[in-house]
Amino acid sequence: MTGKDTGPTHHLAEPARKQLPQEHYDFFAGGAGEETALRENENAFGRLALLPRVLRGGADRSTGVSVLDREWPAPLFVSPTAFHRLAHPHGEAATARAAAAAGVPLVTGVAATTSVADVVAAAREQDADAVVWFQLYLHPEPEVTTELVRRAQRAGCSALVVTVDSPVFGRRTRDLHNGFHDLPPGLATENMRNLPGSEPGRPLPIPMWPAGWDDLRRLREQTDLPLVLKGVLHPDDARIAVEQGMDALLVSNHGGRQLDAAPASVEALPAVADAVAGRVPVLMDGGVRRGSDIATALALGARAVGIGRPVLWALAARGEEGVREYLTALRADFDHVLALCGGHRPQDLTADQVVERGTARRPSRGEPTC
Ligand SMILES: Cc1cc2nc3c(=O)[nH]c(=O)nc-3n(C[C@H](O)[C@H](O)[C@H](O)COP(=O)(O)O)c2cc1C
Ligand SMILES: CC(C)CC(=O)C(=O)O
Repeated sequence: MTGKDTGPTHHLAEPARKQLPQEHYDFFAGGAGEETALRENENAFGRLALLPRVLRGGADRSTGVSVLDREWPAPLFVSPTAFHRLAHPHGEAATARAAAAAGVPLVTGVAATTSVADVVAAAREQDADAVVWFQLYLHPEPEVTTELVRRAQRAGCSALVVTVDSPVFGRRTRDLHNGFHDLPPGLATENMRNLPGSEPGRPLPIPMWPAGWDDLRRLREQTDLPLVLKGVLHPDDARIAVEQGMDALLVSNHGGRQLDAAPASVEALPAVADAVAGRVPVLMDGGVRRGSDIATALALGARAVGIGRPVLWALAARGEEGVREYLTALRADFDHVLALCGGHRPQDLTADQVVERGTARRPSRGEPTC
């Protein structure tokens, strides 16, 4: 499964591929199984078209959105991805400075090769108000989770993203083929060091285990930081998550790296948005590559969207500058699409504007019938 990666960010992926050892490129690019979910994330956007509205007047336009009591300049954030120092020696610090400079919030996580304290410091060097969230998996030892939360809070993260789509690790076909299963010497998951139960200096492995709602409840009781549940695809889970006090949901199939049979994130989004019914913000990621993808996701109920691989490509090819330019260009592209759709604000984009290519019909909202 080391097939060619094509698609709308091919021009970014290709320089990154040339820059990186094959097994590292494949780790970033690859998905689980036959990579169906991975491909579908982008393809599903390609099957949707936007119906522009006309003669809506007003030259003023803003792409700003409010997420968890903060004003973001654009409905866009960097999704958590592992091992940025495999992409570039400056790693997550470069990504953090670039995202802050572009006005794009960053989610760093337990699989970062730079500690959360250093990531937040790099972002804040650039912009004292930069938004940084911390992504974690619930740990089977609750005191490990407690310590990770404490570190994120002390570093200055303003929300926690809890990824719950990984009761077991996805079968990443390319990694299995390449025999890639560890970071090279000199690189480590810095956040996993010096935790309860770890050997001095050695990071704990990142656990994939079948956590339950009770584990999440324990975390909810433990912290006042807003909790964002990542990896929700079923509307019933979305309802439970809201009842359990989650502050936001992130609709995601993990970039096609977990359940290969999962739908594209954008296909799962409308039913989750319906189930949540505006009670908390719904975010999404997976396959977002252009301004029109952002507009489509917003019209279907997302407050903001996350970007995974393209940030890694920009980082690998051109470091901090590459990431800043990429995110700035994506923001501008969204603003352009918003204008062409007749919108003045992101919330002007509505579900009636999204139709299926070839049929011009509204896509189904996708609520399971049983
Ligand atoms: C190389 C790589 C590493 C990732 N690592 C994590 C991770 O540590 N935690 C997590 O919740 N999601 C992780 N993801 C999933 C992303 O957060 C996100 O859901 C996905 O990449 C979005 O899809 P996109 O790459 O098509 O934009 C990773 C994705 C990639 C490609
Ligand atoms: C190595 C993992 C902890 C991160 C990753 O690759 C993923 O979550 O997709």
